[in-house]
Amino acid sequence: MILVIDIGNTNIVLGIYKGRELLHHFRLSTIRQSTSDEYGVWFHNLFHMSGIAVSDIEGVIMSSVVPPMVHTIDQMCRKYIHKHPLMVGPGIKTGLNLRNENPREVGADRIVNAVAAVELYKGPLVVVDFGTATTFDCVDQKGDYLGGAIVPGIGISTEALVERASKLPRIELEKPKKVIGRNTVHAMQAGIIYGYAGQVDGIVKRMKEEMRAPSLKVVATGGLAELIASESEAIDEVNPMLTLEGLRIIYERNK
Ligand SMILES: Nc1ncnc2c1ncn2[C@@H]1O[C@H](COP(=O)(O)OP(=O)(O)O)[C@@H](O)[C@H]1O
Ligand SMILES: CC(C)(COP(=O)(O)O)[C@@H](O)C(=O)NCCC(=O)O
Ligand SMILES: [K+]
Repeated sequence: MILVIDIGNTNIVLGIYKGRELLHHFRLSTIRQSTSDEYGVWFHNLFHMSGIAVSDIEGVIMSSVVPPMVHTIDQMCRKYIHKHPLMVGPGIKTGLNLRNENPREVGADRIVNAVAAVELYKGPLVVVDFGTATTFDCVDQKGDYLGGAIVPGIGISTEALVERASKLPRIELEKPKKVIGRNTVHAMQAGIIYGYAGQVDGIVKRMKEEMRAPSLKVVATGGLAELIASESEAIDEVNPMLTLEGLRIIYERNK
């Protein structure tokens, strides 16, 4: 079995694969102040509750876009899983040809998503990852990574709105029945949900034109993907485990 770890700015998502089968996946908060021992306790408890013995883990691969977390999780893996994680970054074999200006600056999660998407769907395609940021990543028909767009994520945008507008309440990110909100909460929900759906459709439309690929595949992932996908005309498929899948694939390519 292998352990794959996706460290995002809001959540750390981990998966346990046996071959190609994802046996378990868990979601933890990204807490920059937490120590290796605290994460060790959480990982250990999750494994124990899932009947996974640490000795079952033959290897670990990790992608991170939160530099302060790398040491914490790396130390946790060495101390509690007795494995030194493979880090997704410059020098690792991804199988993806990066054609953006500075390959070293692209977030590891964006590369990992693109690796999985190419493996599953071939190019041309766009991956939309709804996380702390919403990222759009473009792969051409040859399967080369071109780059994309980065947008403030749904969660942080909503938080910023509530924080800065005195009379606006905290809301559930739920789809309202109508786009014309007849009260403050519904007006906020309509603006956020339909606004993001429109944003996705608008950005993807432009990417299709720029790539001259009108029928490219659009795959959504990330914690908030389901919320928007049903209202977005552009999104063809939601694959919540895309990032974990990409980590498994990259691990296999570096064994
Ligand atoms: N299964 C889920 N159901 C509802 N919300 C989720 C789920 N998974 C994640 N989220 C929400 O998605 C956001 C984190 O998504 P994620 O893609 O993990 O972000 P990041 O990679 O930036 O850490 C958080 O706001 C989290 O509450
Ligand atoms: C854009 C991101 C913050 C998204 O991270 P996430 O929302 O998954 O936490 C991350 O991919 C990142 O830090 N990228 C580095 C800059 C770049 O990709 O160009
Ligand atoms: K992510």
